[in-house]
Amino acid sequence: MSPYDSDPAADRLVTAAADGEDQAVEAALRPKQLDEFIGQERVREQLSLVLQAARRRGTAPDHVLLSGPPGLGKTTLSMIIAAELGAPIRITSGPAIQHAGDLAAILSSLTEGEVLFLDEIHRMSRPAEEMLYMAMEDFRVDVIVGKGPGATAIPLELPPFTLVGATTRAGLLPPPLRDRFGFTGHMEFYAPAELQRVVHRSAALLDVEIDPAGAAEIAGRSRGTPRIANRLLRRVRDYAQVRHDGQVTREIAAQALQVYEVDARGLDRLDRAVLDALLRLFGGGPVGLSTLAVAVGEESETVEEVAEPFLVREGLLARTPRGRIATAAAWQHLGLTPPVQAAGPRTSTQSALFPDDPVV
Ligand SMILES: Nc1ncnc2c1ncn2[C@@H]1O[C@H](COP(=O)(O)OP(=O)(O)OP(=O)(O)O)[C@@H](O)[C@H]1O
Ligand SMILES: [Mg+2]
Repeated sequence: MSPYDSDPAADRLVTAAADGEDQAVEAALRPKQLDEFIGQERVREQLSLVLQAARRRGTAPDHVLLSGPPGLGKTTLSMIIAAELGAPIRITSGPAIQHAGDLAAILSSLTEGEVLFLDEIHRMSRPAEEMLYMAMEDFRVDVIVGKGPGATAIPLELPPFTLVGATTRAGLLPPPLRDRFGFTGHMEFYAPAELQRVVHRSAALLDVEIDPAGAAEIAGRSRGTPRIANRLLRRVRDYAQVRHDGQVTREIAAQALQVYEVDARGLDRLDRAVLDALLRLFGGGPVGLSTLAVAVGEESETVEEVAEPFLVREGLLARTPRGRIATAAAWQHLGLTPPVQAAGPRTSTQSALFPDDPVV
């Protein structure tokens, strides 16, 4: 199981997965053109060339694969691709296509130049995947009619179309499928300044008055992810409207997100509980995952898949063969002083690096 497939703590304010409210409002906040799309400079430039060239030649562009963590703009970009090409878009997803026949039905109804958006493409069934190879390469599928020795393959010509695949797990795609994409865009986490622009743009669309410092405060807590930035903005808006006059400043944003337990670095209650236990109960580690999980009253999987990825990404926690250890940044972030042994010549990190020595 991956944190992207099913998030055991999906009600968290800082999860990157979309919840019902996100889905309802996201359509309104999505940039509609490439120029409006903030950040991801490299992907944007590369994609812009692919699209412009195709438009000039008057042909459908190569198939496009967009890969990256949830909430960074893959669905948004796929819609932009269709809009920039002036082409209609058909939207489906890997889990929705369980039989090759499901895919054949979709492919055979495409019109010339149409964009087919296949979300979570890594979750398609194997037979559908094999049909897709042929469709992508030759714009043709073989529809199998009947079963057993009497089965016959009826070839079906398809109009040229552009497949846009999106995946949070590019590594899970079989190489033959990956190879059939002419262009792969790797989406990366956003820099704080880029997220600040996202917050500003969304605030304008939602009619929220916000100053630059307020937008920066929200951006800094959004874990590099526009979806989280937009969600935090909505919670800050609530707070500003109920407790104040609706205007968002740095102070109001910080107060609001303190109420929702999202700290200055984007850690929430669970993240902080894990760090807190690691530091206070185990002196910064090393400590085994299951012990750490019991200490915070959570399942090991929750700690490992929900809390740890971000803590590791932020350089607050490290996974070592001997267990979890806290970094110096973790002590600093929680405002704690490392114990004397840990701060001295033999740190907990060194203990982890010299596994033959007894643990202190
Ligand atoms: N570059 C951007 N500029 C402005 N807003 C953005 C940008 N990228 C994403 N967003 C906003 O973030 C939200 C989430 O984006 P999107 O749904 O495209 O993410 P995703 O990568 O498809 O996520 P998932 O993997 O969960 O499907 C959307 O509401 C969109 O408006
Ligand atoms: Mg999406």
